[in-house]
Amino acid sequence: MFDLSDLETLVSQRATSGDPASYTAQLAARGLPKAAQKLGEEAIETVIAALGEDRAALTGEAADLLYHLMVVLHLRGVPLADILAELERRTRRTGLEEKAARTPAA
Ligand SMILES: N=c1c2ncn([C@@H]3O[C@H](COP(=O)(O)OP(=O)(O)OP(=O)(O)O)[C@@H](O)[C@H]3O)c2ncn1[C@@H]1O[C@H](COP(=O)(O)O)[C@@H](O)[C@H]1O
Repeated sequence: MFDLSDLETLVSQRATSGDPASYTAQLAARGLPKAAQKLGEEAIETVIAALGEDRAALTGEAADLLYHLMVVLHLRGVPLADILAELERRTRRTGLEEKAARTPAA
């Protein structure tokens, strides 16, 4: 089954392909600010879809969001493995414990 690791590999290959038919290559060539802007747009579109009734629309927007996140991570040189390692580290405590650890004591 296709997973985020496969998407990471695909994005990396297409971003450096130089293929004029590649959206990923075009977006990478426009640079990090443009890719980050697209990521923000897709995040907002995902929020809007999440608040609507259309499950297919949310699925599509979430896919756009994950794709654009992969492009930004590629451009910043942050591997998916680092994100997964951070998520694994967080499994050692609850979300509320994590939140408390981030919030300075008043
Ligand atoms: N998963 C995706 C994917 N998700 C979204 N997108 C593109 O992201 C864009 C987002 O749509 P928007 O309307 O917001 O943006 P736009 O107006 O088309 O583009 P901008 O001018 O704003 O940048 C669309 O053009 C989509 O085609 C993707 N493009 C590529 N992939 C994957 O990457 C692979 C390689 O694609 P290429 O790099 O194009 O070969 C594909 O086979 C897919 O697996």
